[in-house]
Amino acid sequence: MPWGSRGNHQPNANGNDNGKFSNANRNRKNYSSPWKQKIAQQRKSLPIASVEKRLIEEVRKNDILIIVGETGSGKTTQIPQFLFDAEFCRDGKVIGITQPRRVAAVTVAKRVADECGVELGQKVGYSVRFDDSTSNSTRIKYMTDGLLLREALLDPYLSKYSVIIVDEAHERTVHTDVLLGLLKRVQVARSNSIGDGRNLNNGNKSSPLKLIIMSASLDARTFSEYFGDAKAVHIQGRQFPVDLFYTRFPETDYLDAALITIFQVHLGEAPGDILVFLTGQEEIEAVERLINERLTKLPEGSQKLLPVPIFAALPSEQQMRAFAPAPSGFRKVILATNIAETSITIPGIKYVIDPGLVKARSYDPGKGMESLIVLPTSKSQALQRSGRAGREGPGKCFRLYPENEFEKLEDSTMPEIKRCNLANVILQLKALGVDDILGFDFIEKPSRTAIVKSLEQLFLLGALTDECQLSDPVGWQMARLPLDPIYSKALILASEYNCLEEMLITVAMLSVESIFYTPRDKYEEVRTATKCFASPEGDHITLINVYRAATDLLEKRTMDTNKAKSEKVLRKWCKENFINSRSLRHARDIHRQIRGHVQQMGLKLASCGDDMLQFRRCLVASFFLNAAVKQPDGTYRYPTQLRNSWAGPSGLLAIYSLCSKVIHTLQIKISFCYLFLIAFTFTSKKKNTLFASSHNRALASGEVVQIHPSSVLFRKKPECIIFNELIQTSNKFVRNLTRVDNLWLTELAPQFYAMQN
Ligand SMILES: Nc1ncnc2c1ncn2[C@@H]1O[C@H](COP(=O)(O)OP(=O)(O)OP(=O)(O)O)[C@@H](O)[C@H]1O
Repeated sequence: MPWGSRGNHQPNANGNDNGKFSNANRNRKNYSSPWKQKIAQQRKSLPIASVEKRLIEEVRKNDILIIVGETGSGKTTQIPQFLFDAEFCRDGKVIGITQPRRVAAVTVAKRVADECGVELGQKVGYSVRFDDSTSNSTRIKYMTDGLLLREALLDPYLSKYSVIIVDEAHERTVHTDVLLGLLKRVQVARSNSIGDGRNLNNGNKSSPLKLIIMSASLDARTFSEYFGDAKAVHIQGRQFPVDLFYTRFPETDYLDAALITIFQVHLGEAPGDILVFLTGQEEIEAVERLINERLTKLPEGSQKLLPVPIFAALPSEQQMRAFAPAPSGFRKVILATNIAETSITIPGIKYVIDPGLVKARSYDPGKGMESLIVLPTSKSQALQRSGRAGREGPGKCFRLYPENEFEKLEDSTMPEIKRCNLANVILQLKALGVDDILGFDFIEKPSRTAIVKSLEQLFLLGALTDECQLSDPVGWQMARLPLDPIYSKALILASEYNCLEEMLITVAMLSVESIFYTPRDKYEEVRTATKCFASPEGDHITLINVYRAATDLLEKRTMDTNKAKSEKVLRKWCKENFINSRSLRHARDIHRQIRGHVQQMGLKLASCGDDMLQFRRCLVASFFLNAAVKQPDGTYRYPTQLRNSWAGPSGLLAIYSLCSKVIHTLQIKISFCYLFLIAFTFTSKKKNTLFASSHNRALASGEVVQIHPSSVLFRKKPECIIFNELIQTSNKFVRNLTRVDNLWLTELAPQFYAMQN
């Protein structure tokens, strides 16, 4: 591969003059063993070590501080320790650090516990969805931003925290953005409660909440303005240089370019592991196979190369394999999605290969359509990726595009909140007591259409009342479940339809990337191999059949006390049946977790056995927004909800939300409720005419879609279907579908498919 190179040697901060810890560090454990001394030495050499005192002063002086510092300078691991040493955890208070990703929260917490010489879960811990490693003595707590949002449901003042650090804020995940708005409110509420001399929840004493917003690639000005001209500090210097290399010409096949580069590094560069950024599970698994194939062609005696995948859908213990040292004699090549892009240090990584692409969510609110698309990364993402090298020594980053392409990249990624369905966010905000969603202080407001469409969706799902409040119990139950609202509703309904066991399996199987492994152009082979699971009713029941077959197989093997042996049998069975064993294992894990949730909520856990009629009806009642009807030309159409966003419930909700803000201040809420009800009656009638009063007509005016070739209903082409996934390649395809009776739409979802009177 032709490489142009541009050295990017940045000042090495090893030579920083200070290198001394502040007085507070004298109380630390005595680093006696060589390992502890090494860690202490490493900490001292971090660029951030020289500014500890100044940073602490700034935190004392400012309630909100924005910190920007190079990747690897020590922000995530060191600042919480500095704050602890400076007694920000007096009175049992906790320092909370949020991360956009769980893998970062877990691995950084482990590292910091090591650095402090304590057991994980004691002074230092982490908490992520379904996995809590904290105790009453935890004072430095790493967690996902989503988890802190959930904590706010139980403790609106976040009263146990003295400092909250929002790390990697540049990622602008939807959770980060909502959290920022929420933290602003909490900070004001905490200050007011001090003024009033009140105590917070749980009898905790009122104290101000300090906020720190951090990243290596942050647009400090945007954040500073959002927080009322908050102070921003920049930490100079990085630990080790990373040389950047670009291709001379654009690559037509980036996967092939990545493969060639992997082997060029493996065969030509000094020891050190490789980290490659790819766009998703399927791509990672394809590259893993290709590496293994090419390895067989290398001359005997060549150095060994071990591919290790890491992506979000991989069970945590498998993700952790990426962090384990390569076996002796091997070089490790980690194949990662952007899960490994920020915050983490993967020991051993010296080389980064970055094709410059990322799979991102995209949402068309007009059509109510959410999809995943592959996009070029932003400059800030490219910087984060190269920053995964140069953390333990000098590194190299190979960008698989020419340098002038880099200049054309956007500076930062478009905030997720502007490109996703907001139903979940709104549900969470409502549960947090935020009534006026359109008036919520977002750092960047999502579009009015997106908010209104999501309100409309929640309204149709029965999560919101006519007054735009969370409905009791459905809306509150939905807010409690850590799932997409549409899936939460499906579980709640399934308990009424006596098929919760089946729906739990369905939701778990739909939550993982792809259960069937379908090599390109091998659909027929897969179809033959998977015939024994295929249900004439569609993919949902097929997925249930696969899950149950795997469970039966494992139950038979429980006679075998040897877990590894039964795992091996399952893997073999998966391979023979073109089933992705990783996805299946992940689905089993999710199933176990959400089953626990619904049990706690007291939902009725019943099975409909082999009578799948109830289950299919429940699918309609739950996923009615995703119905499609066959057209004479064999394509399908599905409704894009109300096309005119100022008519029907969406318009109503928009008007309600807008007016409620004004009216709220005028304190004439009661009469407004009446106004709302009258308007609702009016628009309900209008809805009938808008849909031409027949579901078929509504569907006929919607989007054109086709059944994906991987579906068991690809050839059968039933009249009416319910689907769960819409993907856009050359055409728009629907995946994961079930045949339903089109009369069920009006019967089971009259709120959407209104019949003409
Ligand atoms: N698990 C680990 N193993 C070895 N060294 C580590 C580990 N975690 C952190 N380090 C060391 O600590 C340094 C600082 O890491 P830290 O995550 O605090 O940096 P950061 O400034 O937050 O980086 P980023 O902006 O990339 O998140 C790393 O560059 C590395 O040298």
